[in-house]
Amino acid sequence: MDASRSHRSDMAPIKVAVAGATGRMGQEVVKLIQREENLTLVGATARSKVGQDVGEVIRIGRVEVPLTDSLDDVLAQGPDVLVDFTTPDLVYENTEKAISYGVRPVVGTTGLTEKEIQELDSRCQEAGIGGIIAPNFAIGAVLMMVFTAKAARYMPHLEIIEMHHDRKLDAPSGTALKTAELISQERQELKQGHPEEKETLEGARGGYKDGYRVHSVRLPGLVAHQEVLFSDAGQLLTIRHDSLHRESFMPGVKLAIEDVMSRRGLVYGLEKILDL
Ligand SMILES: NC(=O)C1=CN([C@@H]2O[C@H](COP(=O)(O)OP(=O)(O)OC[C@H]3O[C@@H](n4cnc5c(N)ncnc54)[C@H](OP(=O)(O)O)[C@@H]3O)[C@@H](O)[C@H]2O)C=CC1
Ligand SMILES: O=C(O)C1=N[C@H](C(=O)O)C[C@H](O)C1
Repeated sequence: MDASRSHRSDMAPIKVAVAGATGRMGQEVVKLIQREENLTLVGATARSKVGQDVGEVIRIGRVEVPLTDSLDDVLAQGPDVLVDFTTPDLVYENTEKAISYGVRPVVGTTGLTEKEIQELDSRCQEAGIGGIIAPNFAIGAVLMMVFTAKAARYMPHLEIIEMHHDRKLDAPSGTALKTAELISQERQELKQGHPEEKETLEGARGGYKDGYRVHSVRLPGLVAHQEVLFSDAGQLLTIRHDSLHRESFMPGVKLAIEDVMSRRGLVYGLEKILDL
């Protein structure tokens, strides 16, 4: 990363708002903001929580979080950055709204289409602010994707297998889609498998992308895992990443919050702000 882009420690703390603060990821982000001296929490949204009404102050870890279901109320408080970990059907509207308030979006929520990402980039450019959408903030996962793209150049026969917890709403994962995008930039389209192959159980061969297959596994107890299998005559290469805890995403979230403070326009993927 360009050092001149990073937020200096002698500057005022970055004011951060969190959309989806009661969620699995939102709670980790609140804890991150609490432990980092250069970040301060100015507001948080959620839908509701059993036994805790929206509009009240709730406790996440050691932090008291004033919670509302109105993103406008939070954005009107003038945060520098909105971190969004909500749901695929909310994320576009939330991000668009943040930009309209001049608040820099840091988006982890998956489900945005290529067209929506382009539109949000134009909106950031017009507003003269920075933003980032990253389908995976774990540095190890970003390396896994970048290494995968490199390997695909030399070993184009591959399949992606992503594995997540069973509360996940979208399949395939945002990480698998981003991996596929990076692979497609490096690998010529190639038909894999037998041309007369037939599925006798629908879905058995997974989803189809540029000639290869993407498989999604959902099981309780998993967090976020992906392996990419490559093969060539007589050899198999496996590139795998495991997030064992959601803390794994936090160094990347912090980096993104600091990065958007001095960027103009929106980037898609944490690899764009890492010096790889
Ligand atoms: N980029 C990355 O590195 C990562 C991305 N993700 C992605 O982040 C997203 C969130 O994941 P996760 O934290 O597991 O999800 P959760 O379901 O645990 O959290 C979702 C949050 O959104 C809130 N929410 C849901 N519906 C509404 C609504 N209608 N209005 C306002 N708030 C709402 C929930 O509030 P309430 O509690 O009140 O229901 C909750 O705070 C997913 O898209 C996931 O794929 C996940 C991990 C890493
Ligand atoms: O829902 C999740 O949990 C995750 N979502 C992201 C994705 O769809 O790739 C990132 C990570 O895999 C965890």
